[in-house]
Amino acid sequence: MSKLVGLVGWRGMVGSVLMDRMVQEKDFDLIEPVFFSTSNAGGKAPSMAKNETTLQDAFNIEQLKRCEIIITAQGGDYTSEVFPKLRAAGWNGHWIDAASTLRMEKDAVIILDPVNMPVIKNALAHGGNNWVGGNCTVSCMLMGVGALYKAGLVEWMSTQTYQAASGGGAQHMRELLTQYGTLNAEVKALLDDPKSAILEIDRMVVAKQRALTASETANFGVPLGGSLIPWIDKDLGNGMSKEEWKGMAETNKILGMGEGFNSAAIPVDGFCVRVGAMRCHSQALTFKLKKDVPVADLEAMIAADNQWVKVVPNTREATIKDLTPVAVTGTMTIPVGRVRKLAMGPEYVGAFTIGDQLLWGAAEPLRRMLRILLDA
Ligand SMILES: NC(=O)C1=CN([C@@H]2O[C@H](COP(=O)(O)OP(=O)(O)OC[C@H]3O[C@@H](n4cnc5c(N)ncnc54)[C@H](OP(=O)(O)O)[C@@H]3O)[C@@H](O)[C@H]2O)C=CC1
Ligand SMILES: N[C@@H](CC(=O)OP(=O)(O)O)C(=O)O
Repeated sequence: MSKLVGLVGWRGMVGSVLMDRMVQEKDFDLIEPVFFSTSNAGGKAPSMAKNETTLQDAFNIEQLKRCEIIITAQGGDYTSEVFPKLRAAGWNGHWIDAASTLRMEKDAVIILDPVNMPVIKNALAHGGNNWVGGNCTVSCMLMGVGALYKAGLVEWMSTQTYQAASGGGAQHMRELLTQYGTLNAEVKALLDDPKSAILEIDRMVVAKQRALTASETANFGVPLGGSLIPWIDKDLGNGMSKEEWKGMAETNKILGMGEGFNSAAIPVDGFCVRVGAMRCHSQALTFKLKKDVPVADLEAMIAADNQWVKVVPNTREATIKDLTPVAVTGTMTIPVGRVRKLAMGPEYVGAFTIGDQLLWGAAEPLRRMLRILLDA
């Protein structure tokens, strides 16, 4: 008989991407889904439902306890409220979560199986049942250049990210587009006139950006359209943003090197920046390798690592065609390009990579963990 799998958060942005992928990969053929809701218990479940066609209350512990596996993309507040109660009620099923809440808990594994299948298998063998998706930036980075870590080549890595609006959620994407529209409208007449002065257009745009109202910047706090914001997530009070902290902590945890700040940990640090892209996170990487390895060998290792990574030749033509958020959005491909030796010395290597932060960055590792459990 198919396993009863509870789905929470399925109609949100991450949840919708997850549902699409589960349909594409025919995951629903293998499970008996139970759809939960925090707002519409008793309503009609979506079309993927089989026998359980009514939405269950996502706060009802007895209903949740029926499931052998629960996948949630409902968010951290939901996890904080429900997960401890569920475990306290004696439920020992598998909890697969998109939220960061449990990520650094000792008994939780950060799931990214093309990179850390041995870590997942080891936890499974030892009774592990808490599986948490990684930070989108970290997951997309490791899908791209995980090969260099697996080969033990990385002494340290520095990241400079260019993170899309979607990382903040659906409202952030809307706000970005609204700001672009407002700025365009402000100078439309001048744009339509080829003889108008560009510096006058520029002056009007920046004046409008500075005059955006609180409601026009409610989500990001400041204008993002035509600008950028070099701070993502909380202020840790030590000069570091929480998003930057995750780079080292999660990379090392995913790779099975403990909680990420022990003596064996590989240093990963840099700056995380929000830019006006929609749903792809991009990042420029600087590696200090443990030894001098030719670029062609590095590219070959990266290309052979998994079926989704794609090495983009380090030429202008290939880069502007294949190494942009526009090219990558909605695809499972993780392009890695601009691989070249840097002026600091032969062990210093640069690379640039991009990933759809709602696919590999959020939804995909969850459904793949479901498959691992179903196959176990
Ligand atoms: N956004 C991101 O980039 C990432 C997010 N995550 C995690 O996933 C969680 C969910 O994120 P995200 O999907 O962006 O959140 P959403 O706000 O899109 O969805 C969360 C929940 O909000 C409820 N909801 C209320 N109104 C609507 C509406 N109009 N349309 C759809 N859902 C609505 C739904 O719950 P209900 O059906 O019960 O009412 C839904 O499950 C985050 O909190 C985070 O923990 C993880 C990685 C990346
Ligand atoms: N913080 C990420 C999105 C996200 O949800 O990250 P996390 O899963 O680590 O909380 C961003 O804003 O781009």
